[in-house]
Formats: sequence, structure tokens, C-alpha cells
Amino acid sequence: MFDVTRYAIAAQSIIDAGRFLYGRGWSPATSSNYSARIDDEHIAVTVSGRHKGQLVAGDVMVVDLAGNAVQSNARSSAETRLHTVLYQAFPEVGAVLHTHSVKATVLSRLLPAGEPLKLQGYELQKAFAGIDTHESELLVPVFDNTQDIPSLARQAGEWFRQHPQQPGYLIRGHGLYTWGRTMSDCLRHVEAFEFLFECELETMRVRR
Ligand SMILES: CSC[C@@H](O)[C@@H](O)C(=O)COP(=O)(O)O
Ligand SMILES: [Zn+2]
Repeated sequence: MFDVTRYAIAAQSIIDAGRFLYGRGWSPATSSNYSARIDDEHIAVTVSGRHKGQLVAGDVMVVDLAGNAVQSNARSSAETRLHTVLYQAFPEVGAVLHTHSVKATVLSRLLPAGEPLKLQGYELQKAFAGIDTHESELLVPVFDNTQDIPSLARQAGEWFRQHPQQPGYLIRGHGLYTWGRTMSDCLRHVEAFEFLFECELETMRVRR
């Protein structure tokens, strides 16, 4: 079983994240899903289909790392497996956020298939945990959008086991997944990605 106090803290961090991300326009309507680690075996995750700007305690539930609901009859996010695969692969991950911003959606549709987006030379790369120079290369793979979530989870799990320092990925025409040690790290990563995506789109516009 899980510790109720730890669950309450995790759930509140998810509710607060929803208000922030919805407010920035990065999680419109019922899009997006969020999670926070409770312990080695459990995470708190959003219930499927809930409005992320209006989350309340009943919109967050507990699942184990196999994605099974724990002490709840609710249906967890349809993309729960995309969260659990990261907690399984990386014991230090404490929070995972999936967002649906306009910039992530548009940029992911413009990028060529088969190669990750390479971000290099941006000072803001240092907003990512463990990156201390703009010269480092931030690689953001773009996976095709599919309703086959177990397959997407496998692809993401394999890619990130080979690239453990990279902090996020795009799903084409869909959105961003990113993670961090804490919810605060994870929110900073979303914000940094959004800035970098805007820079990339602006660069494409100027070069046209
Ligand atoms: C509003 S459509 C978005 C969904 O298809 C999905 O991609 C999503 O982000 C939210 O799904 P959910 O099951 O509520 O976690
Ligand atoms: Zn989504």
C-alpha cells in the first residue's frame, strides 16, 4: 500500500501543475496528463478525460507501475503507460508531464521524419537538470502519433534507456512528454521546451 500523506502531496502538485499549464495555454481542455511519484511502486496520475485547468482531488488517482488502479474504480489516463515506463526506467524520476501546446504540436508536424530535433547553442538549455553549457546537444525524438500506447511506450522506453540524459520527446501532431526529479523540475522543463520550440519555429519563419 501507499502512504496517504505522500499521495496527498503528489495529488496537490498535479492539481497545481494543471492550473499553471492550463493558464499558459499548454494544456487546453481535457488534453494532457500528469503524474507524480508516491514511492517505488506507486504514482498519482490524472483520471482520464478531466479538464486540466479545473482539477480537484477526485481527478487524481493511484496506479502501480504496471498501470493498475489502486484503491480506485476510476479510469486512469489513456496514456498512463507512457508515464509508468519512465518511472520504471529511471528510479530518480519524480514527476512526468504531458502537454498539448500549439508550438509543440505545430513544430512536431514540421520536423522531418526519422531524426530527432537537435537543439544546440541556446543559453536556455541550461534550464534542464544536469546541463551546464549551451554547447551541449539536446536531442528530442519525435515519435509518430498512434493510438497504440503500449507500442509507443516501448519505443520511448527503448530510446531513453539509450539516451538517459535527454529529458523529453514529442509525439507528432500531438504534444510533449517531459519529466524530472521533482514536479518543480518538470514544470521548468516544460517551460524551457516551450521557449526553445518557439525559437525553432521563429527561426523557420525567418529563413523561409
Ligand atoms: C482531448 S484529446 C487528448 C487525448 O487524446 C490524450 O492525448 C490526452 O492528452 C488526454 O488523455 P487522458 O486520457 O485524459 O489522459
Ligand atoms: Zn495527449
